[in-house]
Amino acid sequence: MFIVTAKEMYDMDRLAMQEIGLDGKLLMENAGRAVAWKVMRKISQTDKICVLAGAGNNGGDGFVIARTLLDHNYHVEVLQVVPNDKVTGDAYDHKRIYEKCGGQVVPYETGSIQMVKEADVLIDAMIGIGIKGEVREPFASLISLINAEQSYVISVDIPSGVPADEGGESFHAVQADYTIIIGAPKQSVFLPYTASYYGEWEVVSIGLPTFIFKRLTSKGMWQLEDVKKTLPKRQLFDHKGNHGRGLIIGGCKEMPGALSMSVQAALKSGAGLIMGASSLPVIQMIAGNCVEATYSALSATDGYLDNHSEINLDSYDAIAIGMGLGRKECTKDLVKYVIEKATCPIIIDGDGLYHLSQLLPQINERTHPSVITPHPGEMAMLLGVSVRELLKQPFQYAKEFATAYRVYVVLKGRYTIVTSPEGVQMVNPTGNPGLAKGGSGDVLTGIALAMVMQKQSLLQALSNACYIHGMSADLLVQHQHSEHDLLATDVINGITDVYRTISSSG
Ligand SMILES: NC(=O)C1=CN([C@@H]2O[C@H](COP(=O)(O)OP(=O)(O)OC[C@H]3O[C@@H](n4cnc5c(N)ncnc54)[C@H](OP(=O)(O)O)[C@@H]3O)[C@@H](O)[C@H]2O)[C@H](O)CC1
Ligand SMILES: [K+]
Repeated sequence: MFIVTAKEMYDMDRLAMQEIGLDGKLLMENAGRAVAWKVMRKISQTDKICVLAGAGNNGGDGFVIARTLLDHNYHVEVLQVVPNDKVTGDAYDHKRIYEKCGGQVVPYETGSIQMVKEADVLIDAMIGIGIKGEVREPFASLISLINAEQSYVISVDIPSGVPADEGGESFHAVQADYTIIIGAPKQSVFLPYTASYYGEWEVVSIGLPTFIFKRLTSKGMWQLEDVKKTLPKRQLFDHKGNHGRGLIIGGCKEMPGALSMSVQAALKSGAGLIMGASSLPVIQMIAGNCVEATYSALSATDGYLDNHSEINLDSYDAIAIGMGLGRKECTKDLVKYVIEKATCPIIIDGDGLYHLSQLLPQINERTHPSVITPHPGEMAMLLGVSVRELLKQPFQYAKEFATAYRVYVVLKGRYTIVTSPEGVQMVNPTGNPGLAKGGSGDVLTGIALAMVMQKQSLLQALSNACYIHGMSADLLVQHQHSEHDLLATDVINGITDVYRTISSSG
């Protein structure tokens, strides 16, 4: 599924109209009817429905929705929030068709507030992706009124007032219960400041051909069907070497568990062979947790790894470094060594990212792929901006970093964004607040290593890793766990259920 900015959506419309002859009125008809069918699934024929229509094409969709509902014997009226002369073009044409089919349009005036108060269902077709600046009157007051009422609120394309793109932080907007998105989700669906306004959401197709999306956007949402198509398969005559050899370097005296979780997660997700490298005390502490792995004991000073010359980086399909490594100068040397010498894909996480801020020229020099898996705090540190600033524009910042340093960036969050060095971005939809806990990142890195080792495109491998990680947490919370008690080790065990679910769902 593609993700778009407002500009990309307008460019697609233009292309559809000018190059292939899908005109605006037809797209509006497709949009309105597709939305109406979704609406009918949610409401009952006895509900009193009020469609709030603005002047633009979002309002135009509202007239098509109202006409379709009327035709199916729903009790519907349109409250037109703007004067008649503001409704023009395709929206005007659809308003006329609605009226000719017997539809009622009530002009906005103070008395029509009653209409809003009496409605069981409010359909918000006031403003869509065409919003500019802060909402003006009477929209601002209406939004306050809608948000104060108990009625069920369905927004068309986007809750009125919410910006389509990233960058906004404060706005006055409709709080929808359900949003039916037209054509493709906009960036704001996935952003911390805007996501919650959408409520439950769904996307409807309006007949724009796929090649138009492919031509104009390089952002998408990774879905179960993508996982099924791209996940490494196990063949009858496979041996462990077919599923990759991976090296995981991490752990220090205060954080032995980080390495343990990455090792376990990598093997559980399908890695052929995993070598864990750490100090002897760390290995002695964790080896019993995962007897299937092999371990390499490295020298340490005061509990921190201190000698990179002992590590053999050859003959691995991928290497992960940084989980629980510690932030000492000697551990920085280790990260530098791996960045400079590894001739396979590397994944840098945890304390490795802390050191990376001083190793950016070295990462730029690499001729083999590099992956970083920062949470927003680590990403902000690497970019030299505040977390707040980063979270306003995570798509933009992740892309800037990925393209500047030619790395794959896995920016972790409720909707993790995977960005390739070419700037292609994939959003992961799975996961829940149960993952906001120590150890989650170590598990993700282990899964990512297993995927990267198994010869897929790296963007696919990393998107699959995020999907599996989040899906494990989702299945666990649906069944035996809650978002409160979920532990990172539960998420490792939950990978079993993820694979069983994926393979049984055809
Ligand atoms: N391919 C598609 O995605 C299709 C989408 N459709 C729908 O069209 C809208 C986008 O339509 P557009 O006409 O470009 O814009 P909107 O309807 O979202 O908004 C324009 C109107 O809103 C007013 N406006 C703008 N900013 C404000 C504000 N801050 N306060 C109050 N009012 C505002 C604006 O008024 P002006 O006086 O400024 O002109 C316009 O009246 C998309 O979201 C989909 O719903 C198509 O139907 C099918 C194809
Ligand atoms: K809207």
